[in-house]
Amino acid sequence: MDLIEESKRLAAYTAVDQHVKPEHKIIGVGSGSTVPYVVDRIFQQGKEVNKGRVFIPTGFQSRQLIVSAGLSLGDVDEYPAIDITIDGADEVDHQLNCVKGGGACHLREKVLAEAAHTFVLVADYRKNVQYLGTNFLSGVPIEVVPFAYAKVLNNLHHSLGSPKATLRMAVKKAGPVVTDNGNFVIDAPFEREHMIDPQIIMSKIKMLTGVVEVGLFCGMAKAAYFGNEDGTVTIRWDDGRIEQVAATQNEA
Ligand SMILES: O=C(CO)[C@H](O)[C@H](O)COP(=O)(O)O
Repeated sequence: MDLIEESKRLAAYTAVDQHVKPEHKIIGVGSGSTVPYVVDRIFQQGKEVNKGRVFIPTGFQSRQLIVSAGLSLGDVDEYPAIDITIDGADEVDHQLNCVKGGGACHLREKVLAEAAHTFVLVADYRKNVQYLGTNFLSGVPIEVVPFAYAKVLNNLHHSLGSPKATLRMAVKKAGPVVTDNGNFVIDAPFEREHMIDPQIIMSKIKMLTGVVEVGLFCGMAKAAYFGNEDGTVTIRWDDGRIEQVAATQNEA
């Protein structure tokens, strides 16, 4: 396994070990390439503990992960109060604000984060930054209803200070990316000044008619786990504490 994959695994395993307890019955499962390790580790907790649990996916990919692990699937309309949601992130700042939506799942991801008693992020070391927009340069993902995309782009270019905002295009299909909810995604890069307190720009974007959800999650996470190249895990907590967990505590 290469260093980045290994650091994703370490972050996910440590977060599950510290947060997913036998008494947790309703569990939200995020999206992306780090989350399969979350599902692996939960699966390793054994049949007995998983028997009474229901897992809520944030999209098609996590639904498949839950089903292929043989875990029970539910949805947030049946289970609006989730014990814990664990999800990946595209970038996380020093105050645990994060950018999400690199995989275009941020609407369901935010619903499951907000529905959860505890929301925890897992990522590799590249995502651990002081300010959002440091390494993840494509911008803030914004889900929009299709017929409003040009109007929202216009607002972003001329009123909200993102002149390079673009509609996200599909790779192996002609035309735009279509989300699991049938919407489009705009990626809107912002200057550093907007990322110092991202809640402000998040609220302004969300107020634009036609916007369904913004991929800025501000003040939502309890903790963020970052796997490091040296085999340690850095844990940032919502009260500002930073812990470093030694490699030996992370064995599978
Ligand atoms: O927000 C997301 C999808 O919408 C993902 O959680 C985010 O893109 C992180 O993915 P990865 O673990 O592959 O880096």
